[in-house]
Amino acid sequence: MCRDAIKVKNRGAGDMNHITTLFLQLASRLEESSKFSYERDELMKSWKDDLSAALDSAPMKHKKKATGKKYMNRSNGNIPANGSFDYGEYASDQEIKKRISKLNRKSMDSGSETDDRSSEGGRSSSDSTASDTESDLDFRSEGRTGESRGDGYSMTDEDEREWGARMTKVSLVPPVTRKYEVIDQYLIVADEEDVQRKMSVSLPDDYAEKLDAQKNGTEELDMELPEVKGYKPRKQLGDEVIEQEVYGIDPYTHNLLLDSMPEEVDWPLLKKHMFIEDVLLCTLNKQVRHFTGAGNTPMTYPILPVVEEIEQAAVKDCDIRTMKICRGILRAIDSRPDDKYVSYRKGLGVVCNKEGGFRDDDFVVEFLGEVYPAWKWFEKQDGIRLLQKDSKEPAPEFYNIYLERPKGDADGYDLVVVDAMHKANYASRICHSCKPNCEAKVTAVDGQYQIGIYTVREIQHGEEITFDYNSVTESKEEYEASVCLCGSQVCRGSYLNLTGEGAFQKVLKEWHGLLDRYYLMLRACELNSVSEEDYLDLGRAGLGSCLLGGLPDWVVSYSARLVRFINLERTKLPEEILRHNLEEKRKYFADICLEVERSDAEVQAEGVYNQRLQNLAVTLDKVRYVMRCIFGDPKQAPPPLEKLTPEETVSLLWKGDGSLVDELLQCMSPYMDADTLNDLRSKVRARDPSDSDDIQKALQKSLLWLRDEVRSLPCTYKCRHDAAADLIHVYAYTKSFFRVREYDAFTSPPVHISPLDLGPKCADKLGGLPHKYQKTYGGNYCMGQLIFWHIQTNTEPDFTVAKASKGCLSLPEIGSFYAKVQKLSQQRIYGPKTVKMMLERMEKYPQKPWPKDQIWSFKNSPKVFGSPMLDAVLNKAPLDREMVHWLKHRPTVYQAMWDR
Ligand SMILES: C[S@@+](CC[C@H](N)C(=O)[O-])C[C@H]1O[C@@H](n2cnc3c(N)ncnc32)[C@H](O)[C@@H]1O
Repeated sequence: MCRDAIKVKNRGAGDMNHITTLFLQLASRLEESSKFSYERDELMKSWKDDLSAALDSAPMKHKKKATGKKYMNRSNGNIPANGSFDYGEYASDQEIKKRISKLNRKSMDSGSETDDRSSEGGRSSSDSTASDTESDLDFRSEGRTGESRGDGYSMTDEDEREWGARMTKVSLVPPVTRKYEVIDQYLIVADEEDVQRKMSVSLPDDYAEKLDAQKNGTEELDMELPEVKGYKPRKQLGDEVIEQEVYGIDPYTHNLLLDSMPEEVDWPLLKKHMFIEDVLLCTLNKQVRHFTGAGNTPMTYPILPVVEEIEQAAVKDCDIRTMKICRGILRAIDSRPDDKYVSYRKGLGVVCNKEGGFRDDDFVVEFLGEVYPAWKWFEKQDGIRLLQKDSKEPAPEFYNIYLERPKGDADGYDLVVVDAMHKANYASRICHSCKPNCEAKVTAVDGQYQIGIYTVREIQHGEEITFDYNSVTESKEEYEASVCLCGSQVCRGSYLNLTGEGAFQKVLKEWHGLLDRYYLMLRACELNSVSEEDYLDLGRAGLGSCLLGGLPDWVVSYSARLVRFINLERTKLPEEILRHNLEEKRKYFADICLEVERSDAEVQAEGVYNQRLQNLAVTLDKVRYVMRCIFGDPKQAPPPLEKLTPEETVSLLWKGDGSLVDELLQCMSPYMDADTLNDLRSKVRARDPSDSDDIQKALQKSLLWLRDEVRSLPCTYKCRHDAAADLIHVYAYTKSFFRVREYDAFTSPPVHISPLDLGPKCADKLGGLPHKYQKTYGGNYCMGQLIFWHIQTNTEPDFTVAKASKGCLSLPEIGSFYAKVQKLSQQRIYGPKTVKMMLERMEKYPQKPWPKDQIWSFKNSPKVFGSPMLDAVLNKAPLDREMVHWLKHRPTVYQAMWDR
């Protein structure tokens, strides 16, 4: 579900390292003691406890995900469009798996531990053999779920076996059985016409040829084409499918069961996995069918009666192997009282109820719900966040999904949000699986895009219907709380993926800082027209009339510039991700398959690419709405930034009311005698650069003169002329200033937030009543959102921009250096350290705000901005050396005691 402003947090390498260490310790200890199954069990248990403790402070790991699928949308920021991904650390999973797999081979392939040990031949654990590498590769391809799962789940290697990599938290919060109002078509919540337009299909004229070219592989199309399907009725609820309570097992339990299977049964490991996935989970869900979800449903359900039922059926069918497996598990349950052989409740799910099951590529049901235009959905999320403030409880269940137009549609990409929380059909009950039997995809049916659930393989009677949510969150807490109970062999441990950090942000940070973004915005505002090249680049990214129609030219031009950055990032990111992953891995392991790593990094970078386009689409929808509300026609929205002419710059700095010099003289007045001040005033007037032929040069000369005048005045701790002189110096070297044009602020109509939207605990706190939230958009909202186009969790991006601009984009107020209060404070220090800090920001981190809690103060919403750092970005030149040199070498004229 789209939830609020979840901060981008680091996953804590330390914690991950701890988990990795635990894994490796376990692997080594098990290698040592593989001869004694009992000992192994004990080790498993102790390790499990260790890991559990570690997991309390660290996120679980996961592997990256498929591309090209629909996903449930958990977070409203940084959502990958076509799949989700891991941020690096998953890499060590694979090595751990390899070690454990090796260990398992030893313990399982041979009945004799002596043989096991001698077959190892004293090799060190880091020694590499052909079979090691193969197994490693197999595992990795398995991790690349999109391709490998799509082709029939053929990736299972007999030797691969996952040992309780993740486990359910004891405090797992149960899902609340929500009731929904049944609908049989999409219900549009706002902007009906606009949303209809976004949902309607427009096939390109050459659709048939393109489709052929794609099918024959003669043309590699970058954009997915609409998938046209004929109308098919959905499977009937209560007949072909049923809604019922479903239970599942976590990866730990999956592996516990594997470990409990007797070794003498000559079943390949794959069969053992299949026994759990197909037989055990099916039988389990048949047994729990009678629970109604109305109070009589236990949170856990024992595995014992499930295995007993399977055993009885096997006896009837004379299925000796299944009988043996069941008896082995039953013996283990009996002899290992400390191990928890339980399944956990997932809430209501959907189960195939058709004798004979469903065939492959069969239509199951549309994912119906209320359809929100993106702006409205994010307004609602802002409201939810506001109401949930400080709530530490796990997030409520989520039922929303993005309906994205395929980029290959003639009118291009765009999106709307389908929320099935309140009004829905049974598709909203379908649970997630890391190895699903269905997929959710956008299809074109009768000229309208819809999200359809389609089978990806045959499904048997009694089997639970699942799809991969491919959902992401930016919250570590949410991620950890979402323990996946799909029970599959390839379970990632969480049904959410953690996003938004590490290597994935590297290119953005390096090439697309605040000033870079302002640069793009300034150029777009200056030109206020769309070039042919702009249209071409936008079109190549799949952005067309659907998303861009009706927007002012400067916004379209800015979007084209963003797309160019997104393309640049797409080329640079795979290397960055690869470097990061290799760096992480090399800390622990010697054998790394570069080719596999490279292809992993490419898949991950592709996910980021799609996510960026998605964020751009959401941003454009938000600003279009605001512009529409203010100007009627969004096209009328004027560019928010305008460069000052030299005359205007003179007014800003030298002679206007409220100019820099005007403020300076006012701030100085309490500290100077009237004659000196008047003298200075008349000198300033005499140096007005307005009439000069080269106003800019003359203005700089006047400012530098003023700097020296001010420096020569006597300082006190409250009256820091020396610091004011430094600031005048910096202004003197700033060439371009820009005016910010504010739009009118306005308040949007209310959005309704129900207790269900807030999650159980939060809803209680608010008295279980529905709430209304009305968002107020400030005058600089559009500019703020466009500058922070890649983040959607910012309720007030205008304030974020103002905060982020302090120092780097807007210089401090001159009044900062003249104390208005008597009190001496720590923050009035302006010594060599402060100057060094300032210079460091200017030179090394020009796109970062200046440090907080210093002598500097800044306007909260500056009307004009400009800085030497912005000049450097605009001119693609280094910071003015002369300016820096003077600041570094001018003699100190005053030093307060505390400055030192
Ligand atoms: C879209 S809903 C699915 C229907 C839901 N169980 C119900 O009762 O309405 C998503 C929620 O179901 C539960 N769920 C779905 N798949 C799960 C899984 N693989 N493991 C654990 N819980 C799951 C989680 O509580 C999740 O927030």
